[in-house]
Amino acid sequence: MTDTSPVVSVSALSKRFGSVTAVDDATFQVRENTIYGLLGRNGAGKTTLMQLLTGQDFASSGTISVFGSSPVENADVLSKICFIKESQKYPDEFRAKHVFTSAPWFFRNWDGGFAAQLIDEFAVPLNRPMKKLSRGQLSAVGVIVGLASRAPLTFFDEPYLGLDAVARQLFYDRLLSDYAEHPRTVILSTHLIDEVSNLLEHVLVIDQGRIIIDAEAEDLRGSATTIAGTRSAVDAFTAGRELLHRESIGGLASATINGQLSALEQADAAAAGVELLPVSLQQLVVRTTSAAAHDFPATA
Ligand SMILES: Nc1ncnc2c1ncn2[C@@H]1O[C@H](COP(=O)(O)OP(=O)(O)OP(=O)(O)O)[C@@H](O)[C@H]1O
Repeated sequence: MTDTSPVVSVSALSKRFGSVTAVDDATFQVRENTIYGLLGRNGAGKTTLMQLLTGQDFASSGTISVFGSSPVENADVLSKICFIKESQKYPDEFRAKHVFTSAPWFFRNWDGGFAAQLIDEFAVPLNRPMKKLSRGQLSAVGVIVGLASRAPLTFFDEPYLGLDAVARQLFYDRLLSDYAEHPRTVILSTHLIDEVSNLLEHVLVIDQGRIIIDAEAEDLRGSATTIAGTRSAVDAFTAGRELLHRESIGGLASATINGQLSALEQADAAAAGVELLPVSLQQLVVRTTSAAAHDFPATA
């Protein structure tokens, strides 16, 4: 594989469960040494997509290449992947310490010193049986394995469930600093978009199985604007533009439009008496996915 080869390459990928199409004709690539956000509503297809990419399920159609090969029953590819998910099962007799003593068997880049630091920081009770851990402690074990494994391709499927705000921040901080020293590819699925917004370099948004946004996070920030003011001023200003959302109450309205405004348009907005408000990544995803779900008209 050359430096420019994608880590993951997916083409026309679909996964159907009976009448449900969980992943619908997805085509995208994941590049090396980048933190990806896989974002989408409940049931959008995030977990299914991760299961397919990690060879834990078979595609109904389409192709998947991970490190240049199919991940299904491919020991070489799978040895480069770490998949952290909430539903992780552990052997009955396992205590927390057993997870960390067995991890180096699976992950060739495992850093025991880093794991010990994280175990201390997340206050994981090493001697306690896994079955007795609290939800947050269980999540902490997963997060530590995901970080200390330093796998070339690491998936975190909503790793924060059960973690309190302090522990989540610790996770984000350690991920970012360790990633800076040991670059690798990370795919993080989350609902807490605002929290991770600054962490993400590339964003994939999946909605009803379809990839509806595949863009650099930097390009997405500031790629939409909300215009607020009197209904007539907002409607006049947004006429003919691609609307992601519009709401009104009484004589006031607010509309979110796709695309950046030029300096001239910003001056026009000021002259028209409408206010321009930035749209966060989370708002953009909410607006885009709800617009897709409700088939909101693309133009006014
Ligand atoms: N084994 C299965 N059998 C039938 N339907 C399934 C199966 N697995 C997933 N689905 C359906 O496929 C769709 C996508 O599910 P998936 O778990 O991938 O979503 P998700 O984006 O991870 O959701 P969440 O954010 O709620 O975890 C859902 O409608 C789900 O009900």
